[in-house]
Amino acid sequence: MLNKSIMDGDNPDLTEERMKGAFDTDKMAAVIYGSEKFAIRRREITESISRIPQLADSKPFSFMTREEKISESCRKLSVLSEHWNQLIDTNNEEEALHLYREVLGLEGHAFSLHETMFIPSLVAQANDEQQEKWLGRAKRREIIGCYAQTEMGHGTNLRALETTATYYPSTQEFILHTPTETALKWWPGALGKSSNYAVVVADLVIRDTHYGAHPFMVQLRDEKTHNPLPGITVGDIGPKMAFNGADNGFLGFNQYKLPRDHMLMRHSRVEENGTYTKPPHAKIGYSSMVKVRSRMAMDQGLFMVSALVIAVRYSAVRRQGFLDDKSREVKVLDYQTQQHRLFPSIARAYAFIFCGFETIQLYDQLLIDVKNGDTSGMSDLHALTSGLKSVVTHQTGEGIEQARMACGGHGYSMASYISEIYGVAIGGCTYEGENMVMLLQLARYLVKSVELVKTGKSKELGPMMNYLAEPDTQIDLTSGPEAYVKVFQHAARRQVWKATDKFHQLMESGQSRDIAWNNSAVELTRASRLHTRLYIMETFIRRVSSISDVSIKKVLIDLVNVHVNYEVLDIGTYALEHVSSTQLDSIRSQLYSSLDTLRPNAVSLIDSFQISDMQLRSVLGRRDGHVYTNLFEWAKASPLNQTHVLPSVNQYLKPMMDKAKL
Ligand SMILES: CCCCCCC/C=C/C(=O)SCCNC(=O)CCNC(=O)[C@H](O)C(C)(C)COP(=O)(O)OP(=O)(O)OC[C@H]1O[C@@H](n2cnc3c(N)ncnc32)[C@H](O)[C@@H]1OP(=O)(O)O
Ligand SMILES: Cc1cc2nc3c(=O)[nH]c(=O)nc-3n(C[C@H](O)[C@H](O)[C@H](O)COP(=O)(O)OP(=O)(O)OC[C@H]3O[C@@H](n4cnc5c(N)ncnc54)[C@H](O)[C@@H]3O)c2cc1C
Repeated sequence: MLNKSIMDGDNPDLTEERMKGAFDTDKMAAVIYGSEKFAIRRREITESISRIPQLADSKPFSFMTREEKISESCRKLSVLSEHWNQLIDTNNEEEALHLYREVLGLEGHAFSLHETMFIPSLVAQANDEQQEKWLGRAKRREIIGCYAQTEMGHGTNLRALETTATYYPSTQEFILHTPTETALKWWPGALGKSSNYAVVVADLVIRDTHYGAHPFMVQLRDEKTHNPLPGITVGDIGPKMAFNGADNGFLGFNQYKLPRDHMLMRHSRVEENGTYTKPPHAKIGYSSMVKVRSRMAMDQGLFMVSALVIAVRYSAVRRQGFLDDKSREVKVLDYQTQQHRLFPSIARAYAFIFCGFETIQLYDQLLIDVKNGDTSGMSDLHALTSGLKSVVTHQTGEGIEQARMACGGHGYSMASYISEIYGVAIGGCTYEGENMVMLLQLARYLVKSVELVKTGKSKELGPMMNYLAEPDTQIDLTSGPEAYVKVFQHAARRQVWKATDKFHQLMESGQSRDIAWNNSAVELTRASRLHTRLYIMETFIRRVSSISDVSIKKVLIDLVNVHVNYEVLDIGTYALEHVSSTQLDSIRSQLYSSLDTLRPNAVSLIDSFQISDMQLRSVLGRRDGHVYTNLFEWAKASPLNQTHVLPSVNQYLKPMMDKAKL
């Protein structure tokens, strides 16, 4: 049996799909998750969790209030703490993240920021003595931490953060202070109620000189009572579009004293007498953001996959309308429009995950380089991850919304859980730098690259930038996926140069640099998107070419074909400057035939992600495919259905109707 999800008693329509799969889903999982070893570990962890009954949801998540969600995740975390060492290798970040996803889902929990930003900040920003003091405690979860940077009045513009950390040599202390309402920290995840420590980013002030944003290790709450310490105002910012299992918080300081050695001092230092040593790179303090951005292609790919698992399985079970055979309605997955709605997103999800592996490795390497004093890779990775987080979050949002619509009415029900996945995923368009702003960060790098080419310094171009110096060439679309890469290279190159020229011309016409930049910004963001999409396509093709297993490679080539045809058509207005409309017509035909080719493997392609029902939290997308029975059972569990007559009916509706009868 090639599809390892097949089980007796499942919906026969889904079993039929799984039987059609032409490749081994365990082998595909090994490709998706980077190694056979990790794919096996994932399954083992999932299996071990299923043997701990206290880790099961106490009731369907969609029927819980916010308070119940937070309490439920804390309950499960306390159960997990009893089993931690048996379940995972605690030093393995990927195993820990898998465990969290399985047990706690995606709506956030007390440790969300502890693992993703608090510990990484200590790893990257604390010096050896500070790590000695705090890192072990954090890793053992003796303390819970978060990352408090954004303020009510400023998130994007870090240079305008208002919270101050003023150093006094006489006491060898910093005084943390929130001078205005807008300076309140606002948004940090797990700050509101859970964390007792935070890495706080504040403007360092020494003898009236402002040195800008620096990270500080700050205790917020008493370790015994969990009450806020004197001088600290902290609480929850209220319900959000999604992520309501997380207590995003606010935080204010009233002349709060902090010992000198609580400034994280791996890269910049303040001596006892107040002498300041600047870091080897001005933006090295921003590394925690780069760390999260480097994970986002992977995380977003997995969000999109969750929605696609639901939509593809459901589409294989849902029958509506007729094609050839008028005796039985067809699976909606057989409609070309349905395939066009879902399959390009499957391709993007695979591509994002492959990119994610690359950027995670690049960050890990950068961390080693920086530790050894080499900061030269920082700009390249900042540019790459800024563009990538922006493109993947936007496209993931689009893909999830298509998946929801692909499930018709049931997609709109919380039973599908897709709206929750959507809400969580599109948070990524905003957090870790609003997408437009981050596209403009990449654009700065692209403009500088064109300037290098213009001044004859092409040899100094960073990775992935050589195409900017190359001339346009004839594109032979019959030569395979590489031809589509060429189309993207042509389109990205032209747009990057065009936007740069516009920026330069506006400056030459007398506009200041900032005004000229703003007046070129839409064109610049377009350049960044094209450049990033080129990177995604190249990475996808490169990864697939490296695969040796024949059956896996074959289906992934089918997926690449869907991807390249769809992507080129999607940038049709740019592509038309490099290929003819007749060529675009032929790409369109190839896209339709590639959808057709992929169709038999669609269910196996999404099953390969091996996302458990527990993690998926979707009634519609369950592995067994018994959609209608599961849906009815779920609706019956609604709190509204626990009585025949609601108190509000007796109190308001009945008296109103009775009155109308008089
Ligand atoms: C799975 C679910 C988990 C959910 C977790 C969600 C957790 C969310 C957490 C958060 O959101 S934390 C808060 C995140 N906040 C941000 O991302 C803020 C975004 N803003 C910025 O990063 C910066 O303000 C800015 C936009 C980069 C601008 O910074 P700044 O004003 O200091 O820069 P400039 O002086 O304009 O200089 C730009 C210059 O600096 C280079 N640069 C910027 N950042 C970096 C970096 N990280 N590494 C290397 N270089 C950097 C940039 O390339 C420019 O270079 P030049 O063009 O001048 O050479
Ligand atoms: C779910 C979630 C979790 C979060 N978790 C954390 C956390 O753990 N810790 C933390 O510190 N923060 C956190 N944040 C805050 C987040 O990092 C910020 O909201 C984000 O960086 C955007 O900043 P902003 O809110 O100031 O947006 P703004 O910058 O005010 O954006 C508003 C608009 O202005 C535009 N804009 C702003 N500046 C420019 C510019 N220079 N050029 C062009 N356009 C511009 C933007 O594109 C956007 O359209 C979280 C946010 C969310 C939604």
